[in-house]
Amino acid sequence: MSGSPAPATSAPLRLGTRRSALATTQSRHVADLVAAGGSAVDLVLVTTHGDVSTAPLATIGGTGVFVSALRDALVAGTVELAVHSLKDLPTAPPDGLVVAAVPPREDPRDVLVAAGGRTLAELPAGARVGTGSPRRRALLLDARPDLDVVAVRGNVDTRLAMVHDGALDAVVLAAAGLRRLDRLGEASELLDPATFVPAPGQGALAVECRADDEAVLAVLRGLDDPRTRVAVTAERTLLAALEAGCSAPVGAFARVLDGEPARLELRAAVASPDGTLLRETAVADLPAASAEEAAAALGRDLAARLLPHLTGPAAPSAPRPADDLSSQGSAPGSLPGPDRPRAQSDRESGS
Ligand SMILES: NCc1[nH]cc(CCC(=O)O)c1CC(=O)O
Repeated sequence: MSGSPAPATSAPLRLGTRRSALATTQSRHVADLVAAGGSAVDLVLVTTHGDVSTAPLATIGGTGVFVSALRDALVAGTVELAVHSLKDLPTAPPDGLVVAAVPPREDPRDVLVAAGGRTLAELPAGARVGTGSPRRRALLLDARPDLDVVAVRGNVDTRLAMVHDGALDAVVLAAAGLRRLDRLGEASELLDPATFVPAPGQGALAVECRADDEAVLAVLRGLDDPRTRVAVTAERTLLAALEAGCSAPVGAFARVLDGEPARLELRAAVASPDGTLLRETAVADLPAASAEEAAAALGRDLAARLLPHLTGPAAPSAPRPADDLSSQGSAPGSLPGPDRPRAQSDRESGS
């Protein structure tokens, strides 16, 4: 079947998109890729609660608030395609949907946009730097403990305006978003991903469709970039493994190292409960026949190395009344534990 042309007579595919400038630009980009493969595409605007509300994201559902309305439209059959920023996508896949294509990644780095074109090192002591991302906050303070990191929300445009109108000295944003909006020229520094480790999946898009929609799956197969897919598989597997055991902000960045055999390097930066930043790097061979599995194993291995440092000291047994102790003895294993915390990525930052 691969390589067969799309049926000439089918109705245009409907691609659901959020209304923001970044979302429509990303959706239009994917629509162009699909159209280049011979299938007509119409964009369909879908309003999400995350776009309408100005409440802090944690109070309206945090993770996935921008994603769920698009997914609802896919499941309901009102659209056939949805494009997400991969870093905003929860790690747990929903029933009946599949990420059918991960196109070639845009620049994965974070950038600093600072007044006067300053770099991070050049910011004055105590400078006010805006971000809504716990990961960016931890990385900023690791590099410059003196900074005043200010929580901000709003789209890319709003955040850039905070610097240009003097409300903030700088903001940190994704290079990919700025480039897609044709505003990368406003960046004053491209931050090194080896130290300012990007969010898992940053710069990559995910094209989602119904898992049983064979016609669309066939169209999307041609958009998938294997190098990007193995990298984001390692990053997101690491994030998923950390989510199961801690609530720390996570940076993860993987890149393919060409050679015989090709290898995958995965770098992680995670803020530990005591505030220190843990950094780890791992490398694994990428066998051509099982690259996805090798990438996932690399993510799990690196998470396993980090987790013992993130869960902190063993939780003290819950205080119990003396009569409980005397009547039941100590049986800590039988007590329900506290709710498991969850790792955070930029999904909760809401830009
Ligand atoms: N946080 C929200 C968000 N989701 C995707 C992007 C930009 C594109 C990307 O990172 O892939 C942004 C803006 C930003 O973080 O600056």
